[in-house]
Amino acid sequence: MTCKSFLVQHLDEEKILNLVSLEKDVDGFHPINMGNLSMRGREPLFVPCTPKGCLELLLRSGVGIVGKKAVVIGRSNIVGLPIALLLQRHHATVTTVHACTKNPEHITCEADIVVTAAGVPNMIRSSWLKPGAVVIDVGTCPVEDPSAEYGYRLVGDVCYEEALRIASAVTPVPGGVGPMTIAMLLCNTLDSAKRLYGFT
Ligand SMILES: NC(=O)C1=CN([C@@H]2O[C@H](COP(=O)(O)OP(=O)(O)OC[C@H]3O[C@@H](n4cnc5c(N)ncnc54)[C@H](OP(=O)(O)O)[C@@H]3O)[C@@H](O)[C@H]2O)C=CC1
Ligand SMILES: Nc1nc(=O)c2c([nH]1)NC[C@@H]1CN(c3ccc(C(=O)N[C@@H](CCC(=O)O)C(=O)O)cc3)C=[N+]21
Repeated sequence: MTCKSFLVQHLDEEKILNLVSLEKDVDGFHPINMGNLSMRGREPLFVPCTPKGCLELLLRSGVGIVGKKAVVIGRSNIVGLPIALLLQRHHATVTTVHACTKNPEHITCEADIVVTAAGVPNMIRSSWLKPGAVVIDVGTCPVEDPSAEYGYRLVGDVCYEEALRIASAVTPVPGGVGPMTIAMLLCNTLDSAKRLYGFT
């Protein structure tokens, strides 16, 4: 689907990304698109698909972002970092939690909006959440399950049953951010074609 997922090991991701034409960078991973996303007053040609999908979920669900405390768990180039930048663009006060963060639970439980992309199954328990928080679970980890069709099932970063009791909204895994990512990839691809043929 994207550069990273298709690249075989001997290819250098940095070199490949630099070669992608900006107008066709539907992943939004080119350093110029990322730079424009991070700078005030500039607009990237494309916003990365998963972060864009998370934002779309918030906006379409009527979740206010301006002035809210948001915690993003994870800081990868493809998910955590661009999500934090996007939320900041929408005027949230953003804190990033990563693998070296001390007492992540204490930080996360103050957030109005939690977006988690760590890839650690069931890490976010109810004690990590403020009552009424909105929780977007990006994590998708395959865990062994002999009773499942393919011998594994997908699990998010959030302990879904616990979060349901305390949060005001939680995205499920599967059936949450994953399908939004694919929809946003199609959206970016259509935008790219429209721009190419002068339809915008
Ligand atoms: N649903 C979807 O559309 C998508 C889902 N994903 C899923 O999202 C998850 C993250 O993906 P990706 O960003 O590529 O993964 P990476 O492994 O590149 O990044 C994981 C991030 O989480 C942080 N992290 C890891 N463990 C902990 C922990 N115990 N506490 C706090 N932070 C932690 C890491 O911190 P540090 O930087 O310090 O190492 C890192 O920044 C995966 O499960 C992936 O499958 C990804 C893309 C799309
Ligand atoms: N450069 C790059 N770009 C990516 O977009 C990227 C990546 N690297 N590395 C891996 C992750 C993972 N990822 C997913 C996308 C959709 C679903 C998805 O649609 N999941 C379905 C379930 C699918 C199933 O059941 O198998 C769902 O959550 O409902 C999941 C995971 C994109 N990634």
